[in-house]
Amino acid sequence: LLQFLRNSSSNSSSSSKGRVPPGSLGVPVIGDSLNFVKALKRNDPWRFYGEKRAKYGPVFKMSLLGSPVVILPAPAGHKLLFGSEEKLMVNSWPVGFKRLLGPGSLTSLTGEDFKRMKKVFMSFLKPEALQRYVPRVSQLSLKHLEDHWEAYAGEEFAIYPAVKSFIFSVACSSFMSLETEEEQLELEEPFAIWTKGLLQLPVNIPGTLFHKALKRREVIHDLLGRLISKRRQEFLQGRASESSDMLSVMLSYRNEDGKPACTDAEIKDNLLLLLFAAHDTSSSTLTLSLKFLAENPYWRNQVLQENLAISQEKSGQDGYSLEWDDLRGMKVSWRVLQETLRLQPPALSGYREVIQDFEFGDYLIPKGWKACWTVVSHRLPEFFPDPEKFDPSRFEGDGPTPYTYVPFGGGPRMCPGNEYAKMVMLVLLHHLVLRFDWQLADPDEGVTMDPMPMPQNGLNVKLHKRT
Ligand code: HEM
Repeated sequence: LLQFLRNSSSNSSSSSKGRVPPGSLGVPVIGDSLNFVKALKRNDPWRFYGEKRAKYGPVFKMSLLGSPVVILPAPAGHKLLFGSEEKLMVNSWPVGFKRLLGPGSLTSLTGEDFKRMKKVFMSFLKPEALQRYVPRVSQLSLKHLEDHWEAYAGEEFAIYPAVKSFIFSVACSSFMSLETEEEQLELEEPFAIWTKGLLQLPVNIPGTLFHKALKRREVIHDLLGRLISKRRQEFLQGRASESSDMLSVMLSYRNEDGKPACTDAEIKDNLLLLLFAAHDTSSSTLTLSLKFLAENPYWRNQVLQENLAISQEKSGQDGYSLEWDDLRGMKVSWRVLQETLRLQPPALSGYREVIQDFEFGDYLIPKGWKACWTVVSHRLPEFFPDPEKFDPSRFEGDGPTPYTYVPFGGGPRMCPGNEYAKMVMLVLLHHLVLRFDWQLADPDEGVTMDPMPMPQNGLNVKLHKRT
């Protein structure tokens, strides 16, 4: 409370050197948190931020989750934040997230430990390594469409749950080679409850969702522990390759001194992190791109034509697997996904804890506060003319002004899974658009954020099989 009162007393909108940015910290502890959640529910964080910008200017403070937070504007504020990791600021996640993700998670690591773990991640997630997984994801997409979509041709069908289950099953397959539905289900139930705990107050008392989520974390760790032992056996018997999936990469990656780069506890924490980071983000973007395509027949046709051309190059035979090089031909499809990420980014901002006082423009940003980048710039007309319009052609040519388009963040903490997400989304979109056409069952269905954007009712469509 004392901290809050100290921060509130510097609540001035004066812009003389050494003053903290203007803004209001609201009611103690609660601050702006409730208003922000309300804005998310009505899919309008832009108005929430916009009102504050209009009142205080582009650099302002607010209070979220009990902390004063300074919003740094694009492009200069983003450039500073992305370039200051571990110099002026460090990555900062809410306490509940940290406990559920665990101390070995990439998000919790800093300094040399962060660099070591990032190398392990990138040896699986860099484009050169991802190439080999494209045919596998292509076959999984075909099977998913056959098993979960075909039966609904001519009927109403909810897209969001289907896409979510697809993304989960691709993650299970490519991160740890869990291929059967039975194996995936064993992980899916505890994972779903674990995810629900992330946005709860971190109160570990029996009966709370947070407590349940912590318990499920133990269940998931047990399961991952068994997978690790099994994979070690397979290595000994020469039945597993070092690059077959993320689990193999984590087990076999060595530091320069020849010692294993990851402990078992770190492997478990990071497989869980990957499942979480890959799941709702890609499901949200892929689903909402299908909504935008249903609303914009011109772009739907462009995407169809582009993918038809690729299919014809592959001799048009049904059941073919896409290869990495085929993805290069999906320029329009990628622009559609980029535009979806502009209008409905799954992550609205990234928080850093300020570890050293610094100045930004006329303001002092004090040590101990939080600073964050946001996607506010995605809907500013100075960077994106006619910002509310769905227009993938914005991404032709040089694309947006640097540091204004940030769906994956930036700097050393930029999303390491961006190429993986692009690959998985493009592959499913390719097979989907060639097999099905879809119309919105309810053209007025809105979008809500919980906290990631999703259609309010699962995106019900009338599904048609293409002949
Ligand atoms: C549309 C899909 C995705 C979007 C929009 C997205 C966006 C983001 C954003 C904004 C961050 C935080 C960056 C920051 O704090 O500055 C992040 C972090 C992260 N993402 Fe993604 N992500 C997506 C998919 C994925 C996938 C598929 C994976 C894994 C394969 C992944 C793995 C991670 C990890 C491990 C981090 C933490 C990085 C760190 O702390 O250094 N993401 N992502």
